[in-house]
Amino acid sequence: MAIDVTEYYFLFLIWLISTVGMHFIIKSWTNSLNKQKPRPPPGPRALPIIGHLHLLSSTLPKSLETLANRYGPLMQIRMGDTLFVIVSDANTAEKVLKTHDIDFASKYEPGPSQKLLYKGCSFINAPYSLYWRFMKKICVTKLFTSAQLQRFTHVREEERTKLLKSLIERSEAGEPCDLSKELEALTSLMIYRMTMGNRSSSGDYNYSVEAVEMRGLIRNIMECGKKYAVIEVFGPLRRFDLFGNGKRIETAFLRYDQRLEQIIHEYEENRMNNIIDGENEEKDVMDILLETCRDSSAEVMITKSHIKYFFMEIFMASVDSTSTAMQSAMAELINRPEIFKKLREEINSVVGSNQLVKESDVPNLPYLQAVLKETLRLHPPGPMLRRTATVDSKINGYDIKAGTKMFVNCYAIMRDPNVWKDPEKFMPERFLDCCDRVMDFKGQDFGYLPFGSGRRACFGAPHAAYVIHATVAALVQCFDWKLEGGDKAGIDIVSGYTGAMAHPLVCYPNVNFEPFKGLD
Ligand code: HEM
Repeated sequence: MAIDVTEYYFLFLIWLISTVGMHFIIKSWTNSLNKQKPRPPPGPRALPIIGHLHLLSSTLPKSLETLANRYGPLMQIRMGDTLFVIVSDANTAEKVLKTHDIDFASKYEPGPSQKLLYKGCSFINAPYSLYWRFMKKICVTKLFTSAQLQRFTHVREEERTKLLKSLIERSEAGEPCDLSKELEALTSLMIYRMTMGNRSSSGDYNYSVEAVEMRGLIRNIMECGKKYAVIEVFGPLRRFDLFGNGKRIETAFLRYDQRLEQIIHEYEENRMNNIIDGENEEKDVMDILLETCRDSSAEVMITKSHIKYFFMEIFMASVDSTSTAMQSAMAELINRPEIFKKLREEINSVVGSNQLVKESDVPNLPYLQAVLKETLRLHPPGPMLRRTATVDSKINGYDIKAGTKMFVNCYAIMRDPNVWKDPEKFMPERFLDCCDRVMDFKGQDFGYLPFGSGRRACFGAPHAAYVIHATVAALVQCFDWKLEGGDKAGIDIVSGYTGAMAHPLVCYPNVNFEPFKGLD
């Protein structure tokens, strides 16, 4: 039977339409499959309620490093009801902190402060918002500029001198000292005087006592916060405040708030009395922030609550980190007499054996700088950088959803055997021989991140650098150190996600050089 040509056309048309139709159906089906199935980073199997908590030891950076060795440099871990993506190598850190910096420039509140007095006032945990940008601008252009840091050189020197004198007295009395506590008190005093020390005009003002009081108030909040955070990882329990830590932290905040209210009142009174009003006066951080608060033309209106919380956060960010860095450096130096000796020889050859080392000597002391860089590599006081993804993005081929909480594990990165030779060894020399890498405190080398990197990097690094170099140098120059009860100082870190040292550094100072003899 002959087929009509028109029938061929008809059959061809049906074939064409069905082929094109099928093509579109298959394409949209695969597209929808792809859309429905994002590729999350790998991670271990999670248990109900606790997630992966059973796989984590009390020192978070270490146990996340162990897990990353198995699951890779980008993995996901669930702590209680919260999912975290963990970054554990330099290449991936560069993608998060540099290539996609703006997409990860937000941070998250770790917890307790969410329900408290200063809700929405955080700077350190703020999202990448107008407020954060405004405050960051003030920090880098007014509060912590190099001119401002120079202006407070005498304050740091005075406090360092007081510490050295008290250690000389201990040496003469043959008494031990808890160097951890001494260094914490020193950093508190320095930061207190620089931020809110401009009230000496009130006569009965004693900043040493006040700094200790302020430290106590803030430490109390931190202690309550830690306990509260333990409960907090178990999402639903958060509401019940089972152990009363929520209430305790509220009281601690209230006490801090009352004290800050008094201090602000004193500043305002001083201003009204025209005691501190000259343009040439040494303005501290509080003076500048109160000025900003009064400025009705400011881009962002900051309130007293912002100011109060900002001070608390600056104390929290600066005191423990700076004192831990010095404590770790001293522990390593006491444990390694050959490095201690080499450092003292450098100081003596550059500064002379009859003058106290000063901040201005530090640029001429490369071995001292290498000792502190190596200390911060092995013992970073802030080992885990926090970030939040603000948009959906792809890192290493994995999908990261907007809102995901991230940790960059600098502890693991700075011990990565692919980047560091003999990573567990304390070898300051490695920083003298590495001419091809820029390993400073600015976070330009993603294998070396003690102060973080990108928009949210630490702007306190220059202040910290002044404090830690000159203080450690002076402690090495002026004293020999003998540990109480043992030859080796413990350098383990505490539980949690900070790099604070677990053991106090109790030791006997023995005077090697007395810089103040005949000066009093
Ligand atoms: C040895 C001492 C210090 C160390 C190791 C240290 C380390 C760090 C690290 C790792 C971060 C997170 C950076 C990031 O996420 O990329 C940070 C943030 C911060 N640090 Fe420091 N810090 C030190 C001292 C200081 C000091 C002295 C101050 C204040 C004067 C300070 C103020 C801050 C602030 C305000 C932030 C939050 C910045 C933001 O979120 O935008 N830090 N620090």
